[in-house]
Amino acid sequence: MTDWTDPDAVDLSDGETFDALLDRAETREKGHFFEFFAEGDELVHDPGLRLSQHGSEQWMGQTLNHDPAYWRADAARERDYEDVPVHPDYLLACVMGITVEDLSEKGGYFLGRDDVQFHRPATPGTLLAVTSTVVDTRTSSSRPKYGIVTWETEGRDRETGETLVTYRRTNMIPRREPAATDGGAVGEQDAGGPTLPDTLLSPDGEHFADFQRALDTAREEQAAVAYRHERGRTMDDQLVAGLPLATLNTARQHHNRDEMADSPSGDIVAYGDVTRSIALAHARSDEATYREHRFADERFHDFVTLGDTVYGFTRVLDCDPDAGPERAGAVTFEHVAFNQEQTPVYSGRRTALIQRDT
Ligand SMILES: C/C(=C\C(=O)O)C(=O)SCCNC(=O)CCNC(=O)[C@H](O)C(C)(C)COP(=O)(O)OP(=O)(O)OC[C@H]1O[C@@H](n2cnc3c(N)ncnc32)[C@H](O)[C@@H]1OP(=O)(O)O
Repeated sequence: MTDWTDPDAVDLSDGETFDALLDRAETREKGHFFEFFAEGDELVHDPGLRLSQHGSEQWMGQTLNHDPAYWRADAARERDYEDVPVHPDYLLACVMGITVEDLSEKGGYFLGRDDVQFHRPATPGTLLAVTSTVVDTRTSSSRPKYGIVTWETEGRDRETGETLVTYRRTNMIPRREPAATDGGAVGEQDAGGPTLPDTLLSPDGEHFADFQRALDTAREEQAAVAYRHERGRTMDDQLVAGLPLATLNTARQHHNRDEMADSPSGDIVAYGDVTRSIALAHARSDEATYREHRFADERFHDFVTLGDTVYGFTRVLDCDPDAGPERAGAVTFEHVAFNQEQTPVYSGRRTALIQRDT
């Protein structure tokens, strides 16, 4: 009788035997199918990542968020931070990265995020505690193999309990069993031509008054304040696989080319937070940012794969001189990330405090 505990009991050099072995072996699963999630469930995410200066600088460097307030004490003080904080995109990506194993590792796609709020800056060394609540689950009418789940997530400082960031996120999550639907049309576009303003204006400078002036002029002329950013960033392995793994994001979409070969994208895809951070970096490079305030209505419209180049487009929606401290006013933007074929891959509404002048 064969001793199946004997390492030599199976001839691994014989491909056919190994194939047959794999076919019969059960897969120890990671992550959860759609059916796991029920409205009201709370999930406490375990890994408890510690934010680091190195991680923040690596994120900033790779995504072109080259803002000295997040690495130099004098520049941080100049922006009224007591200590040099980590970059908010890195903080957000770390909070979300920790949740992936419990919420979305099974696959499917990050569809969007809403109500992103930064409650207080976080400094290197902060240990994160992250929890999520399931707020909605529904069947996807266009994709019977998937359901759509929305969670509310809160990232806290594990030691003080203070809330750092909160948001609501929606993903497509594979179902264990496909749902019975009519299989409706996928990705249908509305008919009809585009409606665009006659003129697109660009602010003259990077301060609050420049945005406000441009918006006032646009209102008088029925124009829009909308512009693109010159910089682009081609997605390499470091961005697509390296950065998500550095935030403990275990989504196979980012690092398992073998699994992704059969998926709609045919290859690994960039973590949405990396794509978004690059587009925001392009935008921030054309403004005197004081603080990040909030994000809303974030959407990921299409895949970003290795070799794609991410560019940015910005539309100014509103200026509020009364929000924020004396030295800054609030500007609400719509940012769009697009690829080399000019296909939008991300869009989101962002309110940031922009310095009045230096
Ligand atoms: C995995 C990960 C992180 C993590 O681990 O988490 C990541 O970083 S991954 C990288 C970032 N991500 C992407 O690369 C996805 C890019 N994207 C696409 O490639 C296309 O979007 C699509 C192929 C997914 C779908 O394409 P599409 O079928 O043409 O899209 P739509 O028909 O618009 O949406 C289909 C259904 O999602 C509903 N829906 C859409 N958006 C929202 C929203 N914001 N809130 C609530 N429901 C929404 C819609 O209501 C419809 O619902 P129904 O199925 O019921 O009709």
